[in-house]
Amino acid sequence: MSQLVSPSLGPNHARSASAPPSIEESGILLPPNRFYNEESQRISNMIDDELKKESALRKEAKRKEIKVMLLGQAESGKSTLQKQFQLYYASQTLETERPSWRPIVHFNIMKAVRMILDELDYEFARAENAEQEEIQEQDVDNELLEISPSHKNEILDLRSRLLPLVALHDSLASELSGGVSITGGKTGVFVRSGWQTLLTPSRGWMGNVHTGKPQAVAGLAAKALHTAQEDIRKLWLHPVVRIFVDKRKVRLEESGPFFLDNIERIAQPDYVPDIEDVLSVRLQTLGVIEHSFPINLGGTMYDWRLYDVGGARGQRHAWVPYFDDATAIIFLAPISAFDQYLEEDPRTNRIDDSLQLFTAICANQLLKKAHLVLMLNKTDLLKRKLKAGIRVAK
Ligand SMILES: Nc1nc2c(ncn2[C@@H]2O[C@H](COP(=O)(O)OP(=O)(O)OP(=O)(O)O)[C@@H](O)[C@H]2O)c(=O)[nH]1
Ligand SMILES: [Mg+2]
Repeated sequence: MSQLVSPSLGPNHARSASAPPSIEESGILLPPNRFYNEESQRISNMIDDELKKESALRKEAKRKEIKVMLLGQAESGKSTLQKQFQLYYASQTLETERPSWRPIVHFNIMKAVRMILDELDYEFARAENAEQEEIQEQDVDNELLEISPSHKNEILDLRSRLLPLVALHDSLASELSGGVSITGGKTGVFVRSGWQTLLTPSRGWMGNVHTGKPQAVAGLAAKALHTAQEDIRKLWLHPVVRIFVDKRKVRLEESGPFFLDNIERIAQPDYVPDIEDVLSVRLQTLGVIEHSFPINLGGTMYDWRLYDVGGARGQRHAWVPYFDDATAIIFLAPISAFDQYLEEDPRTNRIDDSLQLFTAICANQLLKKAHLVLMLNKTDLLKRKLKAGIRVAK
């Protein structure tokens, strides 16, 4: 009997008793090589076929992927249009997100109340100065409104009762934004991609948008709003505030009047925003947020990737890396903004800014193959302004 030798150890090294025998040693009969060749060829061909199929599928999927960028200045309605796409093509996802919008709706109301009170303060101070200095000449565009002493007292009274609510404004903004702020802009709430999942009811409505941890200020704000609802309603319906709004002395964001009209409903402890509330909310986008929808067009499924971007001037540099493979651009220009100025640069008219931005987008070489859609939106607000006698020429 020949000595047990391991090929790797060499002929002079004995194999240990525990080592398993080789295939040859085990006596198992190996099939002829021809069989191996045929079988391996068959498997190899099968793998090639699979790879070809996969590559074709990938190409097909790529062909059906449509990348759409929503561009335009801040507050032009990009996120609102994205929500409308979501409502149309993936309504269930918007439905489940509804509770996470609650603290943001509360923030929108607090911001509107604060803007009204700030403007009233400013107007009272102007009136006092005018009285002291007996200013005769008035700027026709900024004429001083006469406020009766009783009206002034009513407003001062409401103001002092609303102070606890207003005092929470900045800290709520900071809490909802996770401490993020944008230089040059006013206090706001800024969100990044995926914030909704961090604010779902399972984590508690008052979860932080970035960490999901419970938020103390949002809870306080909800309680303060509930307590102050009657005062907010009185302020909003006060004759002086009505005149201020009509004469456009106080220019609230679009969401303000809508939510103030609905204060009673929104201030309830069990309030959950409905779809109209979600579409009316003003919430600034930070960076670029990708949304994906499967869309069936003429029987073919397309994977629509919608890129919603932050539109403020300091945010626009983040758009460029997405230009290269964009299929289409939807450029939003709010046509009602002819008498408004940028929040981040109060000297620049919003229509001028939109025009400059649109010109730059049209000239960008990276976008030369992309389809371009220009959407003039906020036509309802334009109609309302024209009806109220505001002249475009001015
Ligand atoms: N009345 C009216 N309001 C609109 C329309 N489109 C948008 N809005 C409102 O305008 C506000 C601004 O909308 P957003 O969608 O947040 O603006 P954005 O372009 O995403 O702004 P950034 O994220 O800062 O770049 C929201 O309160 C919307 O409800 C419209 O056609 N009509
Ligand atoms: Mg946005």
